[in-house]
Amino acid sequence: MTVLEVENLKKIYRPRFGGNQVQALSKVTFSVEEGEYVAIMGESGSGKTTLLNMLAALDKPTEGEVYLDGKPLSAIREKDLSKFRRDHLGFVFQDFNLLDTFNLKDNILLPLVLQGVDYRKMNVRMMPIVKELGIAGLLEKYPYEVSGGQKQRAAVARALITDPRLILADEPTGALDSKSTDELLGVFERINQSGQTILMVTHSVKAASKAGRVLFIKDGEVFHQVYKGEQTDEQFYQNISATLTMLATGGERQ
Ligand SMILES: Nc1ncnc2c1ncn2[C@@H]1O[C@H](COP(=O)(O)OP(=O)(O)OP(=O)(O)O)[C@@H](O)[C@H]1O
Repeated sequence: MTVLEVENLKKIYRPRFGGNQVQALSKVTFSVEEGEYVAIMGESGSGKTTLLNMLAALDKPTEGEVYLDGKPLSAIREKDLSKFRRDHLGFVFQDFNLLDTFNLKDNILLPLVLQGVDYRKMNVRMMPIVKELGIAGLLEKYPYEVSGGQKQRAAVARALITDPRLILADEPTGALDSKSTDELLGVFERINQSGQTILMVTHSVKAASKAGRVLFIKDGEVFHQVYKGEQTDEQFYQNISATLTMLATGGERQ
């Protein structure tokens, strides 16, 4: 089953006060099947954040459409957008986006509080997730009392708590040291193996090599994609590196 369908997405930023307009996306088309783990790579300025913003319905495309479970995002009324995001998407950001005045537990439960879920049900939902992520003992701590890796695991728990159709991750390992990066990538692999669909924007070849497929964005389009298939992480890593070199040196589209 197709979870996400992106059709001929185009985004032109038009400056309000003169200046040149920027075409950030020209014609992006791809889809993501249920249970897939897809990474998106591309040079700085290639349009990755722009794309993620469209997928999250945080910004509107100039042309084209994004469908989640077959439903066009453009059909969602403005006032229903935050509820839509809360109910169907999970977000993981580079800088965690935890609330400093809430402990980890309240950060993780926040989406359920906003959904009006019964308090007892919240705990039932949360405990298996935080145990799996290894942060069950840190729930009373505040973000400034835990490490970057632990903060990011709390952010993943918050993303998972609503059982979203799709996790959108923007450079999730960008602020982590190598040990925490490995741990977080392990978490992503496990949640993907348990069926969670993940779309991750990353500059890290290591992170991308854990995904099942990597899309390369260049000049506002999906320029190329590679599937992991039977390759080991190491083989896929080499394959991704070679593709990035090919893109950077202006290689031919395949
Ligand atoms: N709000 C905006 N207004 C005008 N131009 C923008 C806006 N946001 C992004 N751009 C431009 O659109 C292009 C794509 O930017 P985007 O941030 O999507 O790239 P990116 O691939 O995410 O880059 P990075 O890897 O550095 O985060 C760039 O030329 C950028 O300057």
